[in-house]
Amino acid sequence: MPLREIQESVQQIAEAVASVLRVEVEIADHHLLRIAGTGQTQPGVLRTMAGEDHVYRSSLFAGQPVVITHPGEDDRCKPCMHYGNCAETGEICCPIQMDGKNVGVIGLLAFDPSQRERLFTDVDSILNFLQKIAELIASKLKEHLMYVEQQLTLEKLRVLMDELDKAMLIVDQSDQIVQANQRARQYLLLQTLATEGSARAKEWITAIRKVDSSGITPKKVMLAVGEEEKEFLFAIKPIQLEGTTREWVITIDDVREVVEIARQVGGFERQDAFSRIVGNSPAIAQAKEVARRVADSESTVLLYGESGTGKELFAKAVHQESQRRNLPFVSINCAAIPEHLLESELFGYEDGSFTGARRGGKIGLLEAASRGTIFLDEIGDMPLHVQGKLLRVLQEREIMRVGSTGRTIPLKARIIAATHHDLRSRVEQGAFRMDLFYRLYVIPIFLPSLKERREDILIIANDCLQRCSQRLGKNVIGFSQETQAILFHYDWPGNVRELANAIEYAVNMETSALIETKSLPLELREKRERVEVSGRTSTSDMNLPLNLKELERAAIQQALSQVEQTRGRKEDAAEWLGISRATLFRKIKEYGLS
Ligand SMILES: Nc1ncnc2c1ncn2[C@@H]1O[C@H](COP(=O)(O)OP(=O)(O)OP(=O)(O)O)[C@@H](O)[C@H]1O
Repeated sequence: MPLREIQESVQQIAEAVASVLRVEVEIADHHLLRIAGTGQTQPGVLRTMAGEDHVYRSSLFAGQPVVITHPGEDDRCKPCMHYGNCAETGEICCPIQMDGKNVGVIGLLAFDPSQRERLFTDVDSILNFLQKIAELIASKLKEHLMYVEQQLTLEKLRVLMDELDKAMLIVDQSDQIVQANQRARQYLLLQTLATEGSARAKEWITAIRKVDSSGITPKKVMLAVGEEEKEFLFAIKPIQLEGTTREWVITIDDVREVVEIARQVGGFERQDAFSRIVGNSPAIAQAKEVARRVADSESTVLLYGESGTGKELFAKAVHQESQRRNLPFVSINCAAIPEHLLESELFGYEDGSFTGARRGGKIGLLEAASRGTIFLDEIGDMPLHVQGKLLRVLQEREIMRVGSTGRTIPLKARIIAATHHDLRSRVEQGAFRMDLFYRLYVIPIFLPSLKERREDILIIANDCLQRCSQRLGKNVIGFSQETQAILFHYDWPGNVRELANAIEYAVNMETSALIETKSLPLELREKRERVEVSGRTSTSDMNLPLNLKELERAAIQQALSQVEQTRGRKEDAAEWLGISRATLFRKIKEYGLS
């Protein structure tokens, strides 16, 4: 069968040999199907030679040439249907061998005296020549089979690539896409290979190469797909041959799909980001409510609050609950970056814009946030000249890199700003631009300090305790009553951050199930000791009226939430609190707790 696959080439060879030797040529495959023929044998091409194939059969069987000087008379011709009546005047044939296997036979035939003479004048030379032609045919066949094999491998590769649920691209040395699987074509909206050479595709590869060389992991890149910018995770691997990289395989996953799959496989629903913000005080409940409502909006959010009140936590929750959740959340602390660097950090810079600038320029954080969220922390401390630039960016919704001669980049990110300053008074002092203030003051959210919402202290403390205990592998489950009183009345200048640190310290120190006062950090204990030395009760030194009811309500609430989190019974809460079950239920009713 294989010889038949190169029938045209075999016929051409037969004709070439016939015209050189001026005898007729016949070539058959290993089933003795005539593949090529010249002169009188040509009409029989692609027909079986059954009945007249005996000489070829014996050559094929023995793997040796056969020379018949008197066809029709030779004993070896006896079984042939033309025996005694053969039109041929002579015949020389030899097997065609490929990798030690007989794949066919080539015969030279004479039908008249002159052809006979040419055939038998120098039989050795003719046989030698015939063998060379047989080798040529075998090498043609081998080449063809290798080509088929290669095509098959490519086809298998294509089918495999298309079956993958990852997008896969193969790019060459000049960053042209030479192959793209079905998924890649879907993601990148490629219809045909023609578009794969387009400028857009080149942009993608450039973006991928840039991120790849940055060494940052995971490798994430924003690629423009149609009208949309999508975030992808990618891996790039070289294809090497003889020590040289010839091409690269780039595999790409749509971040949103990865997250979705992880969620499905994990069998969990996405947790509401606001549930991480602990606290039941009216101020926090209202802040959460406002933040939740505006999460999916484009509007700028301005978070007010002292250090450690949860401004960044809120900003992240807003981002997480928006459609931008799988896009970047980029945070910059405007007070922490030296003034001369802040501008280029925010807006980026063009190549060679100042001495020491990185070659190729640098992307700014506003640009890096892409369609995600940019969190401008401590915006009240932004230098005035940067405020002016930021205002322009917010008004025009266009970013201009430092040193740019007019090229602008669209601002697509959502802005969330935060400050611990009273921005209005900063405006009055001339330290903050009024026009920028009003650009930012769209959705203000106030986060009160912990001492202004003491009812949250024990709830947050308890939440920190659960997490910390679990993380550190400790079995600390609550606070002694005296500890609760100290936590409750301490002023927490560092707010939730300080509270969380104090609890982590205490969990590390504590050896029993409840955190005792001796395990608290020094500054909390000192407060208590000062109080005791001055002869007052431990909770009365905070310049707060001693409100026992408030303290009792908080203690009960804390015990109840502890029970809820540990899936325990209300009876356990009564036990922790050192009161009877009936008293607990009466107090729950009295304080309106559930
Ligand atoms: N209501 C809360 N519930 C749980 N954790 C909180 C809460 N508020 C703050 N935290 C935690 O306290 C720490 C400080 O919060 P965050 O960084 O958001 O405060 P911030 O106001 O941005 O502080 P800064 O202005 O100093 O940057 C974080 O670990 C945060 O997770």
